Amino acid sequence: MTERIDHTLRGRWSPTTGTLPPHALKWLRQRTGLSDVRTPARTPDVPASALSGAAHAALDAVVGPGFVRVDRDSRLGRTGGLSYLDLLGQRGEGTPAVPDAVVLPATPEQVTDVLRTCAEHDVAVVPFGGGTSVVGGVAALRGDKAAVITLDLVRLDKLVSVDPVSRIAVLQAGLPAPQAERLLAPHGLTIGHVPQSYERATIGGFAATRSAGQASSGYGRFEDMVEGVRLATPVGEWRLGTAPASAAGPDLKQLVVGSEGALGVITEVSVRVRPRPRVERYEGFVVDGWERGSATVRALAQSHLPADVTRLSDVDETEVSLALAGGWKTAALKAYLRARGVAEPCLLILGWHGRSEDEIRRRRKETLRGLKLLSLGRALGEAWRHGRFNGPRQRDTLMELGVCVETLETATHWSRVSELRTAVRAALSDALGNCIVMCHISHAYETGASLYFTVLAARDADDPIGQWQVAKAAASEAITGTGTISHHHAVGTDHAPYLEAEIGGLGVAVLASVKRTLDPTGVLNPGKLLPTGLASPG
Ligand SMILES: Cc1cc2nc3c(=O)[nH]c(=O)nc-3n(C[C@H](O)[C@H](O)[C@H](O)COP(=O)(O)OP(=O)(O)OC[C@H]3O[C@@H](n4cnc5c(N)ncnc54)[C@H](O)[C@@H]3O)c2cc1C
Repeated sequence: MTERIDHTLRGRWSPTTGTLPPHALKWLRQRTGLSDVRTPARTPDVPASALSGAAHAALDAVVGPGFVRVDRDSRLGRTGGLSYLDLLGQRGEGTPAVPDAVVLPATPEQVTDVLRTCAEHDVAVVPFGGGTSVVGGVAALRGDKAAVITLDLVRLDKLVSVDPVSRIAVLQAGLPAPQAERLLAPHGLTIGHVPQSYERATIGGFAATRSAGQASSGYGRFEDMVEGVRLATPVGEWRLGTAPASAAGPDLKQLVVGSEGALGVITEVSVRVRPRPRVERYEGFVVDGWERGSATVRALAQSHLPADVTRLSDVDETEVSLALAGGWKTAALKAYLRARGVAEPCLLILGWHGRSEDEIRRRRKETLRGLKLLSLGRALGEAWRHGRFNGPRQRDTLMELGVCVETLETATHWSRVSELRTAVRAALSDALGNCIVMCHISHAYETGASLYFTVLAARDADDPIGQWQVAKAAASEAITGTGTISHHHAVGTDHAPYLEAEIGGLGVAVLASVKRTLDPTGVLNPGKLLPTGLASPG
């Protein structure tokens, strides 16, 4: 194994928690009514393992001694993902579901054997990549099974092959993204998939959730990059993807991509790769007002000339970024914007990747032709690039300070983007009262865009879980019917109740019947993807 993710380090993105500068804390208190009172975190309870001796021995025989773990730290380390509710659980709020054991297979064959063994012993299986799910995707739910294991794929960490002619790399599912990029670097290749969870999330997790990275305008969403998959199921192995395009019936590969561990365990992914860029250029711009900003991003997407990274913040997100940055440079920037008559500054970050400075200059010129943008220069773009993985660290700090901090995302067609943004903002503000709701577009398509919301409110000390559940339900209701319940975070447990409204009763029935074929006893990831009750066998 070339790299391990430390899953005992849960609840924090990095071992140390950062601090918020005094000016930012003061501003946050004024805007949200945050008090000084803190609720100390307590260690969650870990019940005794319910894994039977027979099941333990059978799993030991598959993966070898030492790779079926029932110790407290291993189990607690894979308890839940990284949503706000998960982080509250890790601070001792509520009763998060703890797996009965953690099983670490080393090969795709072992994964299939583990699944067969679990089906024989009535044990539910939760596939676990980086554990960065923010929708309850890795919650250790047992459904109607006697026990539940977390199947940690961290040992599936090999680059299986590279076909430089076709530009395809076959990667094992447990590879964290940075490690996958390190393995591809000597071949001069990159995947180009950089979500904010890049440092921890895995190749299998990206495929299982239809992930979208920050450079999706240039490289596409992860499902666009999947050329083939190898799937382990309790009834055997399924391999898909033999050609770049095919008319041999519906694309079943896309049934596996986004299946969230409910239809099988992805063990290998054939990924389309591209030459590594030699030059990257990031630049900050300002647009006056959300409507003008989203019209600008639409124009870019519809002209097929977007930058590789295209990200528009609304006025509130821009204000928060500036408030958190503080300092004389920010004050000077605000004064400059006022002097230029910009009433509602919306920050637009554009980033280009290329083989040479010349290529980027040419593309930049084409992208910007005909657009009325106020350039703030490369420093702001580069500052965004350097800080683009800081969100989770800032969230750790905010958690410590007693802030309710969470994100949610959707997508819709251009004609409804502003309507949906207004509806979600209103739903969150009504539910949470004194709060900050920020929004950005970071994935733009010819026909529409994603909307990504970040919410900050003072945490309700008496019922922090209920406080967020009410807000999340209100936002989900506002989204249903206008946008998708998830643009890239997936369904998990959180969105399962809303899936039928999006894909219809027939859609759910189709998924349930596929599940019955691949997972006849219903051991795979109970409670995820399919609404509860419809996923069970029969
Ligand atoms: C701070 C933060 C920022 C994020 N930013 C982004 C972003 O920019 N873009 C984005 O798309 N997402 C983002 N996410 C969400 C998350 O990172 C993605 O969903 C990611 O694809 C999950 O990868 P993972 O390896 O961590 O999967 P996990 O969290 O381990 O699993 C996710 C789901 O897939 C299943 N699963 C995992 N591996 C496999 C496998 N090999 N076979 C079958 N099922 C499997 C799990 O059971 C679970 O249901 C973010 C999350 C966090 C915490």
